[in-house]
Amino acid sequence: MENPSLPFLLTLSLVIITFTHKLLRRLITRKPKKNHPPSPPSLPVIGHLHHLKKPIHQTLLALSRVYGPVLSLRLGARPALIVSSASVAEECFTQNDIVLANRPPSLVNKHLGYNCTTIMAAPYGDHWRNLRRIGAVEMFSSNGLNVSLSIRKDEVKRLLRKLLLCQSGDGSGFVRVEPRAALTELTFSVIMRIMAGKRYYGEDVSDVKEAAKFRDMIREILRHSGRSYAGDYLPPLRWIDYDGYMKTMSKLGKTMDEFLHGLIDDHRKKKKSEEEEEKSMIDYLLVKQASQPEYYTDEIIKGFLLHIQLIAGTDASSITIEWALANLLNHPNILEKAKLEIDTHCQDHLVDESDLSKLPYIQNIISETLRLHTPAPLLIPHYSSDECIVGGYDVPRGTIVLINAWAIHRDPEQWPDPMAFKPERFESGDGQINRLMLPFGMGRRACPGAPLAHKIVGLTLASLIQCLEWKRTGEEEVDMGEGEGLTMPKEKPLEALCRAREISKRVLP
Ligand code: HEM
Repeated sequence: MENPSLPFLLTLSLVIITFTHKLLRRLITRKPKKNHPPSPPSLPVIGHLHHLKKPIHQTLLALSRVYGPVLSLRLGARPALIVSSASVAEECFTQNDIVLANRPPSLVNKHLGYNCTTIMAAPYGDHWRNLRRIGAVEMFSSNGLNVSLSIRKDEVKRLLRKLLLCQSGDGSGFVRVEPRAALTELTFSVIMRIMAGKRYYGEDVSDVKEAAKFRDMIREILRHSGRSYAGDYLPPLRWIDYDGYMKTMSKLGKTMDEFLHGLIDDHRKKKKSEEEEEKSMIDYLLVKQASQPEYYTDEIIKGFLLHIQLIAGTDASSITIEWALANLLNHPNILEKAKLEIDTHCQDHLVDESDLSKLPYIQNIISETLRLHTPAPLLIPHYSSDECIVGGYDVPRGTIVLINAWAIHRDPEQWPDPMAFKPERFESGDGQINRLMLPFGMGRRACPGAPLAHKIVGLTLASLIQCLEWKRTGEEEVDMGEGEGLTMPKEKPLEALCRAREISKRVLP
């Protein structure tokens, strides 16, 4: 055989050198393989969207039982991380709190959240911090809560009177009531009076037509805010607007904007001519606007009113009271114990907010209700602004993070006998008190309204127990099925029998 020629040998050595060089470079610079969380099999284009059957928190718990407490999904074009473990949730809100303190952009927040500039929708940053500060100082501080105390007291009395008015004849017989509408009226009226100094529910509203329009609008907003829209995950769907969602949202956004605009204008006009009795958030924000008009634009004020007050502030509180009442009807012994606690501490006066700290059993009933019937089962979606590590897994930037608080609150490893309604588990000394409770979330993005919510729920529930006798409509237990909405209501509105207690005649003027 002939010896290979020199050019051939040179070419071969060049090829070998180039290949070895490339290989070495790749080995040296190769990024370590990412450690992604487990994930169920997915379909092309839609990813795991087909898995998301309602109620989503239950479906996600079922998936995490198969794939583990930290799992990843692909929702159309968007990556998502689902967390159903207390320790990993805690890690999200401690080590990763800043990187996860964002909200995923969504069409509902574009149309009903002033292009994601409201407190609930804004990304983590100076603007969001400023909105939180206004809320913390003006509404949820001890001073802010004291200013609105008379509103809460008045609204609770109105609720009691309404229920007592339904009583038959001498009030000795039980009457059937469905308290949901009255509880919604209470929470909306508290919030609207804090916000605008005005009631939109009840017989004594100043403008019946405007009030009806407001209620319709709110119903629609709550219905759409709670809906997840496929176009958020599959962008091409937005171009064709196959179900008219974009059109509906844009129309609703306009109606709501007009309403809020009118509200602000009314306050502007009134302020020039007369001194108002109840100082409202709008007054406060208009004062701010006068000194910093470039920041406190009408848009920012409207967004603040809408999200902090109307959307975030109302539903969850009334839903919690209804769930608590339903649980008490199913556990008459717990109801008796609660009544005894209130009667012992408030013998000659209607329960007041200052009594709440002396009513630990009532507080435990509320905690147990929030544990078992978490009003926001998946909190509000968080969003990663950068790569991070959660539960040992790599999470890419731009991932939607859903914390399944509902599942965490029912984890048998954390809560013995998790499905049972046992307020006693919150008694100090029981040990369970230290378990992670997330009904209001945790970390920077946690609910700023929790102090107000505790007061509304505590005062209302305690007053209902003090002034009325409650029992079920029959032998059968109250159905505890979960419904759908922006927050998680009871599927069937609670029906109950109630009658005035003797004490109501003494304490309710
Ligand atoms: C029982 C009643 C309530 C419950 C269970 C509740 C629960 C929650 C939860 C779970 C979040 C999301 C936390 C997260 O993203 O991790 C939240 C956010 C929020 N809540 Fe509440 N909430 C209640 C009442 C209220 C009230 C009365 C107000 C105000 C009047 C309010 C205002 C807000 C606001 C503005 C946010 C958004 C915070 C942000 O994104 O920075 N909430 N709430």
